[in-house]
Amino acid sequence: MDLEFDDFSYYSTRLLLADVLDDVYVEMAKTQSAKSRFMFTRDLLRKHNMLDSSLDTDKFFEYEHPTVSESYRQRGNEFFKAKMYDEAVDMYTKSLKSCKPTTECNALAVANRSAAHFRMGKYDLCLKGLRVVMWANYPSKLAYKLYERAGNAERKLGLIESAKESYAECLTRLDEADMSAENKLKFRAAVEIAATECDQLLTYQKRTMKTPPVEQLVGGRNENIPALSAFVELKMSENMGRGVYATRDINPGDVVAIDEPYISVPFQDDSEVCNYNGCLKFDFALFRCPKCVMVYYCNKDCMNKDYEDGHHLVCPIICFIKSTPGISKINELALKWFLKDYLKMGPKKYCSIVDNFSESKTDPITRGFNEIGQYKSDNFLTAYSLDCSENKMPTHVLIFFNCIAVDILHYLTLSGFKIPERYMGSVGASLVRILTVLDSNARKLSINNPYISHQELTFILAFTLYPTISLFNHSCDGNIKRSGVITDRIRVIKAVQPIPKGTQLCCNYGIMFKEDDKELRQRVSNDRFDFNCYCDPCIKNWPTLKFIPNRLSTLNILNPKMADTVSSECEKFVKFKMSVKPEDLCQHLNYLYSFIKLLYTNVKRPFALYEDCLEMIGDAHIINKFL
Ligand SMILES: C[S@@+](CC[C@H](N)C(=O)[O-])C[C@H]1O[C@@H](n2cnc3c(N)ncnc32)[C@H](O)[C@@H]1O
Repeated sequence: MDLEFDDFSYYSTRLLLADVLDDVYVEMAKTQSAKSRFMFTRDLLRKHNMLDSSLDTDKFFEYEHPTVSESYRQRGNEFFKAKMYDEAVDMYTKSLKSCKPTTECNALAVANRSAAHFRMGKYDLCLKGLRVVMWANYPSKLAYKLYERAGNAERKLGLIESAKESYAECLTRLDEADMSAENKLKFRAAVEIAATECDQLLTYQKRTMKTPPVEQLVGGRNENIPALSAFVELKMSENMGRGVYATRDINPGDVVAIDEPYISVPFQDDSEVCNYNGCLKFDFALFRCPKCVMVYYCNKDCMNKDYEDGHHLVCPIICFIKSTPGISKINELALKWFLKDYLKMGPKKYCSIVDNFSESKTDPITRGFNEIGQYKSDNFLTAYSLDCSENKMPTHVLIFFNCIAVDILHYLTLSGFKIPERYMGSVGASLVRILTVLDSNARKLSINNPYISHQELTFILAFTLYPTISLFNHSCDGNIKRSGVITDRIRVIKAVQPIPKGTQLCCNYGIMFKEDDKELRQRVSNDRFDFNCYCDPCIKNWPTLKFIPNRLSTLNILNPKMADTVSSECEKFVKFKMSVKPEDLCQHLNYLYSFIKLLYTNVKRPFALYEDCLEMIGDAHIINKFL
């Protein structure tokens, strides 16, 4: 675990210099409760002046004088007039970089650059720039121009619905424009024509549009765990703790879970993902929060909802949270989660819930279930009680997490947010737990995060916590896997192998038997996830891909009566594999399902063609719109 945090020594070095580190270890090991550990850490950091005394944001940014920015912009304007758009873009970029992103100066530079991009035919860059400044400090008498240009760029990009909205906003903003009445009239008429053309295009699009099928859980919703299929139940096993088991035969392609994140945060700072937890829309051009200028939204509605969830309190301290040690995105996510629930419940209720939660006293099978016996992904306690390594953490890691929680709450307090002192221990301890739950289930268990994939490279779009999907244990040979659009926040999990009644449903946490031998897999599952893997391939020590049989023989055929049929189907499959294009796989899913079912009952695993078919099914379930 130490290796994952390269700034681990941020706190310990200072405690070492103060010659108290050894005592801290002893004290921390002695403290009995999470609350007292947090309060002890807070006193410690205060005593040794390790907490910032004010919110000095200037330390994060250095800007030249606004007049420098303005002179770059003027030069950009000259290049623009001379139709030297590359040079104009360079000047505008210099202009916007030399002033604070919240200023009018910055907004003007970004907007002018977008005009140059439009002339260059770079409509995506044009729109991206426009949306960044649309809610910012841009002069209102010029706003109509922004919206007209946005509408034009959106039309060029085929975003007709958005173009229509932009034109409508342009017409509203026209009243504020500094323009003669006659010019206004002409301008209005031109924009109205453009808006009417959008209407016509939209009518045509609606007529010809195909709606994708809505995925349904096999057997309907589970009564107790609504994000799971009715064909599964929770059961305990000696080696894996709680797990999900089939109560009926489940077929490849069946939907076994449809889950939504309890909490999420875009992964990249200037990312193209909406910051509102209920949206997470992936888009190349989003609107920027005008206050912190560090998070993005797809529309005003998402911004308002995110503010209600607590972003207004994150805004003033976001730079500080981003620079706290550890995994800064997890720290940001933890703060987001804490604020969402603390604001919703109020301090008294929040603290009473976290105080009453005790992992050791709860029946492990019903951990996270509510009073009426339901396990729901949108419930605070469900997410809060997820499996995590809080109780197994070595002392130095515990100190580290407590220090981070102290820092986060300290910044919140510095910004004026009041947490009554009597609640501080409970709040602090809850934040440490939130940090550990997120670290285990949103960061390390990253297989379900939305991502984009381009030319063999994968980029995570957001850290997401899926409480129901977190119930699935790992197998180095997973029989279920995510499906659908890879950028989506809603996670649909489908069976990729036959799962007979009584069998456990397991996903793969990213450690596959085909790729690594048992020894390595055990090491990774221990180091990364803190458990010894007890899946079938580990128990039976399955060989890796290189050593897997790829021919049928008396050794691997389970049912000799079926040998001829299986053999001829295998020959067909080999031919199919050589001729099919990866992008066409989804049209052959029924064939792949029937082939894997045939092998499942008749051939001993592992078997190369089975593994190939399994991989094809997994790939065919995935929709990557950005290939
Ligand atoms: C995301 S949780 C899965 C649900 C969990 N078993 C529960 O009780 O809620 C991950 C934890 O489950 C256990 N686990 C998952 N897969 C396992 C495996 N293949 N072998 C042993 N333990 C496993 C480990 O304790 C791991 O930390």
